[in-house]
Amino acid sequence: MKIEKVKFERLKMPLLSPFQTSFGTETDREFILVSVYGDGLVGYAECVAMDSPVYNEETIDTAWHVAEQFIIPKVLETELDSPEDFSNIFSWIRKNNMAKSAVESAIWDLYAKQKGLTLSEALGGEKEEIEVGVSIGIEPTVDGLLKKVEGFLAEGYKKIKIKIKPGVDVDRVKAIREQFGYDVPLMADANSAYTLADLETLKRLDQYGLIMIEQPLAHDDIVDHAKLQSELETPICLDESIHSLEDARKAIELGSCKIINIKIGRVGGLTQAKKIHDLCQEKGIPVWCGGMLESGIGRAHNIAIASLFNFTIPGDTSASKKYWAEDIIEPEVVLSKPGIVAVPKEPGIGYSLRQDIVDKYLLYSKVYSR
Ligand SMILES: O=C(O)CCC(=O)C1=CC=C[C@@H](O)[C@@H]1C(=O)O
Ligand SMILES: [Mg+2]
Repeated sequence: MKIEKVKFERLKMPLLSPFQTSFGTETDREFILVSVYGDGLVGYAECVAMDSPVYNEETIDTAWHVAEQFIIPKVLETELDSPEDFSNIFSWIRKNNMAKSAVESAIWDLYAKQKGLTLSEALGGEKEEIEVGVSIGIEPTVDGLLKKVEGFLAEGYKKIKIKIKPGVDVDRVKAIREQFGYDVPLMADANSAYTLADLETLKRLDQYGLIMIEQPLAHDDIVDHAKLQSELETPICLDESIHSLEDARKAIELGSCKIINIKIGRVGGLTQAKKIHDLCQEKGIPVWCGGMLESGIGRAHNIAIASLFNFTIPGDTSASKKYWAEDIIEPEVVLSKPGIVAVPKEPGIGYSLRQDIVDKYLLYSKVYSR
């Protein structure tokens, strides 16, 4: 594969409503739209780094810098046999996974298009449709949260994820169970807001039949999570702690989690995401595809990876309209049936880019060529 040109476009899109987690509130999403050109085709991906290093060590600026200085020049001068080559070539770059993932995923899209495959097929996906869930940020009031849950259940979403933090946890889960019962697949994401000192609070969550508690403890921990998992009935799911295949192997061996949330950007791209998926399948650990408030481009990649066999839990892959008044893809991501998103049948990510809408939210761009 010869990459003739790479384009980075920095966009800023307003979220339809603020999204609050234990580490802050997002009112808009800045991200890098990556386009890679070869043989008259274009591959697209999205860099999901945030504008401050609150989720991981990266930011949009660090990702752009690492890609510009160390990734793009090499990609433009190298003949790749396949997208899998990318991981080997750039394994020397420590962390900076979202920078690596943004270029690698775009190369995967280009590769699939050049082969006339859907991205799902190129990755070994098996599903023609995926069950999807929805992630709800921390709402100011319990009533506001219950109204949102009611609306998403009415749309048929197959998993409800709520954000929790100390003081905004048990009451929220209890209220949802009291109003909607115990059949609703409900989970809580703490984004590392707790420590082992909060054990009693976390144990109180055990009585509400959550399908998992996501990332309760430190973002870089697997030891204390193993101690916590031995105290809880509820499965722990790791998100921020899992940056690589090795992290996943160690967390599974230690018993730090019973479920893993795979995010393509967090683990360095689609090749690594697939390897973690395969390891988890071998070890009997179910996985699901997390979200990073992506535009339709990132969302399209999430749909493709979630079509792999062991993505058995609905991911945070909601329809475009949950976040965007208008998305930068055509068609937008929609629910083909209640709680279901169809895996596109067109080559690559299967969605077209709406350059007119990209231009509307464009802050600046740069083209890199041979
Ligand atoms: O993209 C989505 O729909 C889910 C977004 C979401 O829950 C998250 C995005 C980014 C960081 C966190 O806030 C949280 C997560 O940890 O999954
Ligand atoms: Mg999470």
